[in-house]
Amino acid sequence: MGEQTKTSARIAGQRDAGENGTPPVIDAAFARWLADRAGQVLLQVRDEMGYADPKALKAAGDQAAHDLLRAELARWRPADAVLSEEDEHARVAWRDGEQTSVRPDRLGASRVWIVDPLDGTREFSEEGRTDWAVHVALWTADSSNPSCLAAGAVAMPAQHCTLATDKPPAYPPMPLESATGGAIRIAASRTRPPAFVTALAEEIGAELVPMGSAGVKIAAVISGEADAYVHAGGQYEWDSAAPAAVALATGLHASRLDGSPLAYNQADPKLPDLVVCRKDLAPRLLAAIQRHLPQQ
Ligand SMILES: Nc1ncnc2c1ncn2[C@@H]1O[C@H](COP(=O)(O)O)[C@@H](OP(=O)(O)O)[C@H]1O
Ligand SMILES: [Mg+2]
Repeated sequence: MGEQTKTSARIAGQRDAGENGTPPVIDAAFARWLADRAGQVLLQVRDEMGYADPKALKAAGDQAAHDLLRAELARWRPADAVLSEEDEHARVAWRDGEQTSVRPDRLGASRVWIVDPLDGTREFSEEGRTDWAVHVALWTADSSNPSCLAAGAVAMPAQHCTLATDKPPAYPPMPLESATGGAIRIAASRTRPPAFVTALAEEIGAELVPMGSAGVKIAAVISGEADAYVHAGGQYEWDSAAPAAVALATGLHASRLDGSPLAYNQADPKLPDLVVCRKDLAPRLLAAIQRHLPQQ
């Protein structure tokens, strides 16, 4: 091999290491890189296993993406805490004075990665469906926004699309059909739309747009494919942290159904309801939601 060829090979090697090995230093770009990596692993799991056993495919996808996220976070952000849907104790609520022996590090940490390795697990296991996502969000104690979300990325690998706070999409989303007189389109779960969302849609003459994955639904609001995502009845921090981070970074409204800020890295990771929509739509939607709120 000549000297010039050796140099070219070395440069190519360095470039590959940069593209495939060493991730970006900036957190938002790192979140995108990480979500994309997990997304590639999920596509590979689908390719290798096929769709004959959906239960096994879901379990393998959850585990493979979780393992990758955990390993890369441990390698590249070793000082940070992590909350992942697939952690053994992820759904446990932690109260002061109780369960102190296993109180998670994240409650005293200043930086916590909140990740959903595979959101829209059911859709992932169905051939041809593209409405599933990888969520990677960074919560920081000193963040200036009320949700304390410093970065976020939502990879939708089967749609070849990743939204992240490093390059927030343009605001307002297009097209603005509802702003120009068309019916409001509310993204809702395709398999379990909350009853109150159906009643709300009827009252305001909205159309329900069924799709899987909280991340994909919020991405639809970000892109303008839907005008709002309204959810109640149960969810966890990892279902919304990353897409809410991107929505807030683009300038959209994202809050609890009572209008209060979405709060993350809480002792109890349940975050059962939320609304994401354009700012101009928020007052009307929040007022209608109050009339239909499920009894607590
Ligand atoms: N009532 C509920 N309780 C708990 N989680 C819920 C829920 N409704 C929706 N979710 C979660 O929100 C995500 C989107 O759901 P959907 O596609 O039905 O809108 C799914 O995440 P996972 O796929 O990560 O489990 C689902 O588990
Ligand atoms: Mg989820």
